[in-house]
Amino acid sequence: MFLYCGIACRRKFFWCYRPLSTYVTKTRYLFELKEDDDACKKAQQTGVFYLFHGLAPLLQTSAHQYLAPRHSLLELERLLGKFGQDAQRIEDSVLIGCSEQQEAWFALDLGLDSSFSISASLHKPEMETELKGSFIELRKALFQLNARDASMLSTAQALLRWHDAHQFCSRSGQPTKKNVAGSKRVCPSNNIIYYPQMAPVVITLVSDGTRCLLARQSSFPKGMYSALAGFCDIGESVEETIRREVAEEVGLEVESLQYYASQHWPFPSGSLMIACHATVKPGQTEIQVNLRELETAAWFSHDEVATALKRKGSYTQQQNGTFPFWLPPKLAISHQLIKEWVEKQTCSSLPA
Ligand SMILES: NC(=O)C1=CN([C@@H]2O[C@H](COP(=O)(O)OP(=O)(O)OC[C@H]3O[C@@H](n4cnc5c(N)ncnc54)[C@H](OP(=O)(O)O)[C@@H]3O)[C@@H](O)[C@H]2O)C=CC1
Ligand SMILES: [Mg+2]
Repeated sequence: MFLYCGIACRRKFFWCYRPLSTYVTKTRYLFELKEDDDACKKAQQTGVFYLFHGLAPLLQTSAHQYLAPRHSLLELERLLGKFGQDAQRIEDSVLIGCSEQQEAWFALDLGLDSSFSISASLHKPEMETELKGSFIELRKALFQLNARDASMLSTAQALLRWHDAHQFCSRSGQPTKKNVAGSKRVCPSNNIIYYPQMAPVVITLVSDGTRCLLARQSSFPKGMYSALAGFCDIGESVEETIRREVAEEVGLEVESLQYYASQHWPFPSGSLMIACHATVKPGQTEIQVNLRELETAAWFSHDEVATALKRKGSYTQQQNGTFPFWLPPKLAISHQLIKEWVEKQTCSSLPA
């Protein structure tokens, strides 16, 4: 793409003569839409909308997958008109991204309370029939979405939830007003700006050199184990959270740790999962499970984990009454973290 920095030429720190890559152009465009309400309103004219109802995304079934349908502004206005709603409701929508061709993507929840509508919640079954889809809880649908839709709908849900929960200023009690993109809310009485928040969570795969430690919470599906996870406490670094969580949950001391990757996670209400590998001190591998946090935890060998990675999620009880040992699905960062550990172990065991 041979665009120059024209879109942001008013900002002198962006000025340059080098052609911008498609990625940089797209990023600068999104930045502009967040900063400039008029530009964002204009982008709605040519943009597309993903619909939600009570934070459940509108989905259509295709083969064994869910697809997230998109609607133009015109289609959305027609739909709202059909259900006796004011088109002003579109002002509740939030910007969630854009294509490389600068088609802006928005999300709108038709089931949450709105200042633009007397009866906020549009009738769900009628709307599903009209839209030829169903509003399905993200928790149920996430693993049957392609990676792009999963990521976009997770972002959209977290942002819509945040706006729904921050309608009022916590200082003045007055209603807050969102900017068009939904990247912030402002209290008109004192100009306090509220920005969307997410909770940092560490997810740690502890190893003793040959085995890795996996755990279960009682709320997990039967048979599923995962790496240790925990919310960062205020004032903590990622390293401190990892050390504390491992000590709290399984009674072990971390000797070293290594950052792996991160992932936005929509549950419980928008978290930033920070995934790391950790090792424990040699000879100090005796697990003491904190039963207030975990149902159980255990060391697993490379072969056990490698076999479980190939197994698809299954709740089917075996004849002996137990459930097969399986791991979180591919989309979850815990799966990728465990997979990387298996691959590293495999490489290190190969003859030189
Ligand atoms: N993407 C992935 O691969 C994985 C993601 N996860 C996610 O990580 C999250 C954290 O793991 P988990 O082991 O439950 O965490 P913790 O070990 O920190 O325990 C959860 C408890 O911490 C308390 N808590 C502290 N701060 C928060 C906060 N900001 N939001 C909610 N609860 C808080 C709550 O206690 P109380 O209810 O008593 O107040 C909650 O029940 C999970 O919610 C899960 O969605 C977990 C594993 C894999
Ligand atoms: Mg935990």
